[in-house]
Amino acid sequence: MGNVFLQTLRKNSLLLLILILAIIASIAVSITPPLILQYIIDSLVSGAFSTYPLMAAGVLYFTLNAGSGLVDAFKETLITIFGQKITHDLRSAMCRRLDDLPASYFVNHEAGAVTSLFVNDVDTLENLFDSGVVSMIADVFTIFSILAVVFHLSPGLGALICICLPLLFLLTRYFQKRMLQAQRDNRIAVSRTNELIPETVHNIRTIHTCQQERYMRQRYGRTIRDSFEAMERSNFCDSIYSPIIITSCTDIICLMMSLSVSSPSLQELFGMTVGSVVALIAYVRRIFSPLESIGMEIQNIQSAVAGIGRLKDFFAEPVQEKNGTMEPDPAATPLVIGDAAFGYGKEADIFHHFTLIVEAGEMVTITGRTGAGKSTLFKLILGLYRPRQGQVRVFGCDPSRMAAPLRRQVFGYVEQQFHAIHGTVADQISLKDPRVTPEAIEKALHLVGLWDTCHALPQGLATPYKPEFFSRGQSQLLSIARAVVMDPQILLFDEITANLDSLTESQVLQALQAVAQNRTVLSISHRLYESQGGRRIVIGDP
Ligand SMILES: Nc1ncnc2c1ncn2[C@@H]1O[C@H](COP(=O)(O)OP(=O)(O)OP(=O)(O)O)[C@@H](O)[C@H]1O
Repeated sequence: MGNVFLQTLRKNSLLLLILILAIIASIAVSITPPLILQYIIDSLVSGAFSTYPLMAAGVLYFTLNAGSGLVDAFKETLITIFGQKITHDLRSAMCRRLDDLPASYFVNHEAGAVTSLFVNDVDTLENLFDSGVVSMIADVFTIFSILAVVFHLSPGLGALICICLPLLFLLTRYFQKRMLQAQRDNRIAVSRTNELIPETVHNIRTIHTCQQERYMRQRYGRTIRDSFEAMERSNFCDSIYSPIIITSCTDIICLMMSLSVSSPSLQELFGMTVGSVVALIAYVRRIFSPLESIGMEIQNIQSAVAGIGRLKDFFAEPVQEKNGTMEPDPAATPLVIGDAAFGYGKEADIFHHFTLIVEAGEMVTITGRTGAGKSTLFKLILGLYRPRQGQVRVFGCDPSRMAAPLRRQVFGYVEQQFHAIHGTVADQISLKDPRVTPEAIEKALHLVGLWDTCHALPQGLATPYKPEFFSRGQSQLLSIARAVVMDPQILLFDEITANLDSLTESQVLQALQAVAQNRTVLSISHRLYESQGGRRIVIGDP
């Protein structure tokens, strides 16, 4: 992950340089106007001034004030662009990594967790950059620059601010933490209410039948009350924080003024002139804004740390051999499973001592109770997982180490449901593999009996795919066409008729018989009485 970050910095070094200059310019532009104001006021009060320099100072004062907004906007734009470049590069690197991860990674990581890694954790990293580290550096520099100027104008006020600043920072953090906690509680309460609504609508008949309206009302009442109380806490902190800061700011200025008029030595320490008082008041006000931002930036950095940890773990995951090197031997037995055992992650074995030899051209139906491991067995045959014990050989070769380009020529795999990809109808069959010719697609469609349906579409096979073009049974036929288009030796059918009515089922079975000619076919059926012909093997306890 560090590499991705460094590469992005290297690639965008010019942008980074401009960003640093923009930050320096933004600090300079925000610090200078009070000094100019001091010069103007002191010149006017003393009466010893020449018109042109004073007018020039006035113009400069207004220009800097107007320019400060522009420089800030420019700086923020650069920070956002830089943050997005980092997230773009990071997400691209994550996609490449995801491609290389073995199937076993997805056993322990659910789809939701992986999605959250790509969306939320990368977003927090972007936040870390644009509303965390960079802004924090800029704010710290702003505070130190203001302090330096204040010390120069009034050492006494500088010391006063140095004493008050840590206290005010702690106070700011206290309020921010309380507000964030309240907002978090509110989000939880709102999401609970949001979950309750569809649940209530879904179960409305049961609620009425069982007369549970009072119970449901109480549940709603609880979540709504939680949300209200959390918002009250948040509003209270919000309303009390600003007056405290404004009062503190006024108190500091008051103290400074009172001390400076109380004795001549203190007046020297506080360095009072009319102009400097105006400038110092402006500085005291300006110092609170970065102080408040630093509190939020610390919060962003804290929440990004957990996300960074998860992203680091993701990049540390071992990848699988991208391109296996083993080549199947056409003369060897298509499938040999010898005394195999397998279980997911740290779970117990799903099956063990499983042995199966399938000869060329044979048709085998795998049956067994639900959860016996039929689909899992297919994943072992496809080389997505390795057995814990024993061996799986496909044409004499370990399928998990089979050369990737050969896979579609060896296996055709049809799952219970059709998984579409973005693209045309032809792409659904070729999977955008340039080796698949238009003739092969036409042949596969003829074989499964979908040719007429596909050619009746507005642009034929070039029509952009939409799920509504095909019925469920036709989608399964499309799956079969996808599986056979590269003329594989072994076909694996995983309960492909599971969700179909009997008429469509017979259509699909007909297509299955057609494509099974001269091929080795393994098909799963959890209905023990059912068999597509050939040998029947039971996995697990019958
Ligand atoms: N990715 C996974 N991670 C963890 N456990 C899994 C995973 N996939 C399947 N299992 C578990 O492995 C066992 C076997 O699942 P599998 O889908 O292979 O059974 P099956 O015989 O095909 O079942 P069915 O007939 O219901 O489709 C089940 O207990 C299931 O919960």
